[in-house]
Amino acid sequence: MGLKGKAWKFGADIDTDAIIPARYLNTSDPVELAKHCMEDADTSFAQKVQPGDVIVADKNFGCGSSREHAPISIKYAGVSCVIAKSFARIFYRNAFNIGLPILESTEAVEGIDEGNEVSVNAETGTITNVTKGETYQATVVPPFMQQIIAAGGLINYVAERMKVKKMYKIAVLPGDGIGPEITEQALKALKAVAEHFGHEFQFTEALVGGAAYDAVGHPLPKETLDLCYSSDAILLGAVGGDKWADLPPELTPERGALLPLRKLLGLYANLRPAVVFPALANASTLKPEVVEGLDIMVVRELTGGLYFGEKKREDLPDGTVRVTDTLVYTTEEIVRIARLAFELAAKRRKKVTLVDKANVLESSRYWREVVANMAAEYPDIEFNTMYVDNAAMQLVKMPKQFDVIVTDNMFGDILSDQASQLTGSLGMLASASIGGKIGLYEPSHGSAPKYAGLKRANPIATVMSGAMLLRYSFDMEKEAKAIEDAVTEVLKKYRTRDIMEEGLQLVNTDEMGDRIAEQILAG
Ligand SMILES: CC(C)[C@H](C(=O)O)[C@@H](O)C(=O)O
Ligand SMILES: [Mg+2]
Repeated sequence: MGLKGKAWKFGADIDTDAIIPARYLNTSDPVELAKHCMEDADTSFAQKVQPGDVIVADKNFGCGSSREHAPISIKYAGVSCVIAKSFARIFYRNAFNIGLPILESTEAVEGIDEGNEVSVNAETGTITNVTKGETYQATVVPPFMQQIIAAGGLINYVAERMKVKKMYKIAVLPGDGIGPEITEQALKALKAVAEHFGHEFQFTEALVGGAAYDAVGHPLPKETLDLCYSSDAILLGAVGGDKWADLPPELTPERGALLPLRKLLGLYANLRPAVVFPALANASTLKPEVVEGLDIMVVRELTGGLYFGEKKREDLPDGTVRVTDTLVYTTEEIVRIARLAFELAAKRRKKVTLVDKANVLESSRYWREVVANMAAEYPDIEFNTMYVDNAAMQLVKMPKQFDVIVTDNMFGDILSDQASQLTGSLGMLASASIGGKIGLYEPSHGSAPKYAGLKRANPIATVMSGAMLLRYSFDMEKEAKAIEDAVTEVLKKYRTRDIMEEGLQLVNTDEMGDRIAEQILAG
């Protein structure tokens, strides 16, 4: 902090009433207060003082009644520093509170004459009298108090400290199959973000899915659930595999871990953005002109419908079997997901398409009623409805007609996989499950057991889920963007097998993660 200017000398016992007369205390506007600074000690001081100038006073500066107005008027008058033989305690504290540098030095006060050019190093307490070529030493202010001054006062200091101190806790659940290797790449990206933007992320790993079943006999151990509850966000790789498919349903990775996790955390909204990166327009099996520039947000209801309704398997007397899955939705469940879809659309291209099967299903008829009613509240947003079979067709025929698609759990599961292919690969589709206190972020794809450990998998969906984590759980838009921009850049040169194109460099899972992290740090 370079403090430099002309010295203005004052005597002993300058009280706060001389610094800012009581008649001006009816305002707390710093600019107003500055106009009357030192008025009762030197009537024209406020007009003569120049930015950077220094007040040099004898002992007991700032005595009298306690008022923050006093240091504020000095600071806003442009005075860079006050040097005195001593300060009244309350003034001393108030000066730090509002960020006015002050130094105690008897030798400086005695050595400096009115009008001398003075420069001050507040850190070391060295005061230089440029006019006379002398230096003096002031009592050194403790570093933490200097930091308060540097921050511009106590309030800013505390706010900055809280920002710096905030440690974001991320639960990391790698899961099964390719889960661990793709999760590792997302962590590289998040660590690069932490380094680049000065954040503190604490990652804690836990078992989930088949890996947890193998280790402790349950796909969602209590320790894992506890970790999730005590974290700020969850990053999940993928769960499932043939190895565990024949376990009793409540012990399978899907029905024993993933679905309960979504339900218990209240994650009713699953956002799956299908975005075509410019470099990948050729990677889709559809013609480039059909998918170029595509940006669809599938909003899938995640904690209701067929997934969570009553299920039954009955052995009938004749030796055959009857199976039941129930599709249940309540008003509240539909309202909250629809609300979220409209709010999202308002920040995007302002179109919502409700996908349902209202020509057959009672639940769909009611979804239509509720969502159409809500659409009336959003006159700026274009709203249409579409049967799911037609939507499946339209998605490959003319996908750019969609902005936000809102739909139930089952249709959302199917359509989001389909939408992923427009982007070139299922390996590109990130997802955010939100709505509760703690968000869960995972790629939309599964655990691909046959590729496990081969380092062939595309980690981008998981990396991009990390970007969604920053955006939706931590409100870190520019950090999320940094990951997305890094992916955009890297895709111009490097490809995993699933999106490989001639002339580009084929990389494995790890290398893709490294290139993205490097790009974040370079960006
Ligand atoms: C693994 C499975 C239970 C899961 C789902 O159907 O929700 C997956 O397909 C998904 O889309 O996240
Ligand atoms: Mg799915």
